[in-house]
Amino acid sequence: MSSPAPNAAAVRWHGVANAAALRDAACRRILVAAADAIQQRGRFTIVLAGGNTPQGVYRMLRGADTDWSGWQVYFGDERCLPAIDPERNSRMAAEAWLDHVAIPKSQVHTLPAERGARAAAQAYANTLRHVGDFDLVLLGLGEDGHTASLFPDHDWGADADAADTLAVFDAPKPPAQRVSLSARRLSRARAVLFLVTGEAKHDAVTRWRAGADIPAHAIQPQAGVDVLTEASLLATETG
Ligand SMILES: O=C1O[C@H](COP(=O)(O)O)[C@@H](O)[C@H](O)[C@H]1O
Repeated sequence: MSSPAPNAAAVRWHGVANAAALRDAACRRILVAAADAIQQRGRFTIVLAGGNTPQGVYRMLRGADTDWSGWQVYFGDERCLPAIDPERNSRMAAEAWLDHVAIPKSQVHTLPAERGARAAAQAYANTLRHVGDFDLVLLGLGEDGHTASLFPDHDWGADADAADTLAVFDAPKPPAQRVSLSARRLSRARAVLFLVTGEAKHDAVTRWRAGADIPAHAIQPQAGVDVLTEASLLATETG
């Protein structure tokens, strides 16, 4: 856990009409970030969210007009399951998107969670050693406020000296064993975009907006974070 930073990064909330509008808006932002990064630095480093929410966005990206050879893809978290398990975040992203576009396989940096949380966390820390700030980090929001595999009442790695990766052994959402980039490493990004859909996330959104110390709140990049969500989740109850 962490205490709220004294100069907490800005959170910009963007309400859209529905999940389809969210997919369109997310794709647009991702492709603009890619074009800018490739133009300015010759490559685009993106960190992917797992879970259900980003699947539609990933499917839509299959048809994108972009220079795939410039993309370097990383994962924000992974579940410790066999590499081909359908519950793996890397499997979902491959099936929805990555297997269908021309990103060289050597530029898709999966998190080797099949080796177990501790070994995978160590291996991925090595992978990230020479990677600077990410261009774009995509994140989701769980019903309990978790993001990546940073869960309430766990260590989120938000301190200045936190490691880049965390081995998680007792996640409340299965599977219990996972690997996550730390909040500090996820915050080393030029842009962070949260994708949040579904009524079940209403409570988590409300708590985050009220300043609750949930894991999502620990993501504090200098430029602040953008949250794309259905406008209905931003409605506050009255009466
Ligand atoms: O377990 C996970 O959950 C979060 C949220 O997933 P969603 O299905 O509610 O969108 C996800 O961001 C994370 O990558 C994943 O491992």
